[in-house]
Amino acid sequence: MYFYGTTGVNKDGHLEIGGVDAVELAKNFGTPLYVYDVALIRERARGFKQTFEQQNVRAQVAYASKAFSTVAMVQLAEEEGLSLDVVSGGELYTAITAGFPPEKIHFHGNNKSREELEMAVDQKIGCIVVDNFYEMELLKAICLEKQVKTNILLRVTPGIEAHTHDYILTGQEDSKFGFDLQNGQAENALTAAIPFDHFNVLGIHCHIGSQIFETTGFILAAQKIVEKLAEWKERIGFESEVLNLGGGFGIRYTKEDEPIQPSQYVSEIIKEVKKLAGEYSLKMPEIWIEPGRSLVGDAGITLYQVGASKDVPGVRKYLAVDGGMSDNIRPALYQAKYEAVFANRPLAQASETVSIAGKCCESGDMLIWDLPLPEQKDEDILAVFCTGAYGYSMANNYNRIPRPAVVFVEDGKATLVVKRETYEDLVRYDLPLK
Ligand SMILES: Cc1ncc(COP(=O)(O)O)c(C=O)c1O
Ligand SMILES: N[C@@H](CCCC[NH3+])C(=O)O
Repeated sequence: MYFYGTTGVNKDGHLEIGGVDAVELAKNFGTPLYVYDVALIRERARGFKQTFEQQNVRAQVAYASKAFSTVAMVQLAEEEGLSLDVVSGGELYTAITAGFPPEKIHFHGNNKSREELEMAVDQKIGCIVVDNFYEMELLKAICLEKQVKTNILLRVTPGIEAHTHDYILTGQEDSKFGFDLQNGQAENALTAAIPFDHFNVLGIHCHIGSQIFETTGFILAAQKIVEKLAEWKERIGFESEVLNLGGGFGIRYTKEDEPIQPSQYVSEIIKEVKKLAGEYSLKMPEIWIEPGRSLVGDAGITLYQVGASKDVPGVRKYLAVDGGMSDNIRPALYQAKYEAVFANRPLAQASETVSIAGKCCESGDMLIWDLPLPEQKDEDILAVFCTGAYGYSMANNYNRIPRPAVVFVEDGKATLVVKRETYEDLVRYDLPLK
C-alpha cells in the first residue's frame, strides 16, 4: 500500500492523516469529507522554493489556486511565501478575503470581464496575464480611465504538444489560450503593449498543460520562447524580465504513474534557461512557475461512507458511496484513476474486486473501476487518495447534493476550513414562482 505524506496506519489499525484518525474524522465531520495533509502541502511548497534558492535564481512560485481555492488554503499559501495565480473574479475575491498580499497575485484567464479586470486594477494586483487582443484593448481602456499603470505578462502558445489528456492540453497551436508564438501574433501583441504608457510589460508566460510527467515539453517551450526573446531584443529592443513557464507538473495518482520529483522539473528548467540565456546573450530572466496539482494533489484524501452494493454475477460487483461526481468529477470528465482503501482497516487483505459507484443518477458516475478490496462491511469508510487538486474546486450540486466539508489536519489537530453545505444552502438563491 502506498501512503502519501503523513498518512499511515495508527495503533487501532485505522488510517491516520496528519496524526488524526480518519475514522474519527468521518464520525466528527460527516462524509463525504475532503481531508488535507497540511504538512505535505508545506513540504511541497518549500521544495519548490528551495530549489530556486539553492540555484540562486530569482523566482516566484505562484500557487495555481484553481486546483483548490478556499480562504484557509490561500492563507496557507501565504504562510509558505508563495505567490498566487487566480483565474476569475471569484478566486481573486477569495484571495483578497483571505488577506493575501495583492502585489503577489497574478490574474489569468482567456475571457476576463471588464468587471474582473477593474477589480484586479483597483486591487493593484502584481500582474495581469494578458491572453488576447480583445482583453488588451479592454485593459488599456481601464488603465487610461483610472490613470493607473499595470504590470502585465503576455501569454503565448508555443506550439507544444505535451503528453497528457486532450482536455488538459494548453500549449498547442490550436488552443483557446494565448497569443500564437510562431505566426507573429505574439510579436504583434508585444508591439501593441510596449508603447502604451499605462502598461509595464514584465515578460512572457506560457503553460503547456497539466499532469505532465516529462521535462521535455517545458524545455522545448523555454527554447522556443527564449529564441523569440533573442529576436525581439534585436528587433524591438524588448528584454523580458520574467519568464513564466506555468504549472503542469504531474503527480502519482496510481501505481501506473511515475512522475519525477517536483524539484527535478524546476532544476531542469533552471538549467535550460541559464544555458539559453548564455547562448543568446540575454539577461537571465526571473523564472516564475504556477504549480497547482503538484502542491495540493497528493495532500488530499476523500472519505466516503460505503452503502449499497450490487452484484452482476460473472460481470462485476458495484459498491456505492455517499458521494461521487458531485464532489469529484475527474473520473467522469477525464477517465481519471484513483487508489483507495477502507479507512477503518487499510491493511486488510483484499478478497474481491469491486467498482466504486457514485450516488448520482448517471451511469458514468463511477469513481473507481476494478478496485481490489476486502469484503465490505456496513461500517466501512472508503478513503480515496490523491484528491486534493481539482476535486473540491470542481465540486458541484448535481442532483442537488450539498458539497462536502473540508478539513485540514496537522500535528494531530483537525480544523474545519469549509463547512458542509446544507439543504437550505441549496435553495438559497431559488425564488418562488409567485
Ligand atoms: C495558466 C495555468 N497555470 C497553472 C496551472 C496549474 O496547472 P497544474 O495544476 O497542472 O500545476 C494551470 C492549469 O492547468 C493553468 O492553466
Ligand atoms: N481540472 C483539470 C486540470 C485543468 C487545469 C487547468 N488549466 C484536472 O483535474 O486535471
